[in-house]
Amino acid sequence: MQTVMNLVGGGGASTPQYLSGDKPSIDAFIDKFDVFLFDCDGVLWSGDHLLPQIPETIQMLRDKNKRLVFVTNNSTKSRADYQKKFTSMGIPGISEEEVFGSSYSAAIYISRILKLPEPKNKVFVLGESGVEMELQSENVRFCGGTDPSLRREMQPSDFQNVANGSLLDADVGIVLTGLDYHPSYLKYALAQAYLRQGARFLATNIDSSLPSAGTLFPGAGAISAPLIQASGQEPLALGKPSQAMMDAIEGKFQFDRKRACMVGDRLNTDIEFGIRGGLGGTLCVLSGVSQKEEFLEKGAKVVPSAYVDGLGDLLG
Ligand SMILES: O=C(O)[C@H](O)[C@H](O)COP(=O)(O)O
Ligand SMILES: [Mg+2]
Repeated sequence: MQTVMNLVGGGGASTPQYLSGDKPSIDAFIDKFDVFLFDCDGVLWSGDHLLPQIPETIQMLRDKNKRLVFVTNNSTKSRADYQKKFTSMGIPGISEEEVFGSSYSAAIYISRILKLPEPKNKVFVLGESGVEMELQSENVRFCGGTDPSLRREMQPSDFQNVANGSLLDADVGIVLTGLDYHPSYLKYALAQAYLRQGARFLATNIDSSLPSAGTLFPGAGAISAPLIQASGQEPLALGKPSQAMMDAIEGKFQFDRKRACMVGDRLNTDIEFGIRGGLGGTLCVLSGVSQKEEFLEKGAKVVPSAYVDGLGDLLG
């Protein structure tokens, strides 16, 4: 992750404003923005556990005619999957169009920006179905991923077959990593072989950890780390804080960045994303990964404009 010196919250506040329990300040903060970009894991839910007062808070912002965009780095689900998750979690009225995930960000980067020539433009996926569905939505060919034949022990013959190329797909020109709950030595061996052949190395995101069930688990960055070590290469990450993602979101939703606020639980993805994007504000929610000490300490690298203990605190 590129280090950035002293990224202070949009609006240039050096000391972030604590909003919880302060209704007048909350209302004044909300009134500054027309658009809210919402992170998901650690802000709306922790895995399958919905955090307090989320549906009411979303409804309150809707009632104030605020535009909402759900910007998640979690690549395991597609936009359609997220639409279903919102509904199943009791958050009604969220459309697929309001979701912008890192798997979608990666898919449109590959199909609309990278645009590798046929036939060597196929993607070897180290990730879950969300990546596959978004690549499909952009007509990008792929292999690997949820292919059950790769969820097995490495056999002695596999070494030879990777080395002689018989296990490789000649059309692969890109290796794309995301959060994979089924990594295997065979998958890593194939990915490394493709990178040695000159394939591009991309990642949906490289978050080190995943907030779930109230604690932290290995994140997408922990999944790509062995491949970074083995190949000696660093992937281009297309999720937050990548500004390629911010440009794509602005392009799709057309908004004034100064009237937009990024809401997230992680400083080096969400808050950095909003600040580097020149948004009018950033709000850190302390119900996920980052702790307030990280941005209140002297010389903190990334400082949000404001913070709350939980998103529901915006109800005042
Ligand atoms: O490891 C990951 O992929 C991340 O922890 C997870 O995706 C974060 O999702 P977000 O907080 O951006 O919704
Ligand atoms: Mg998060």
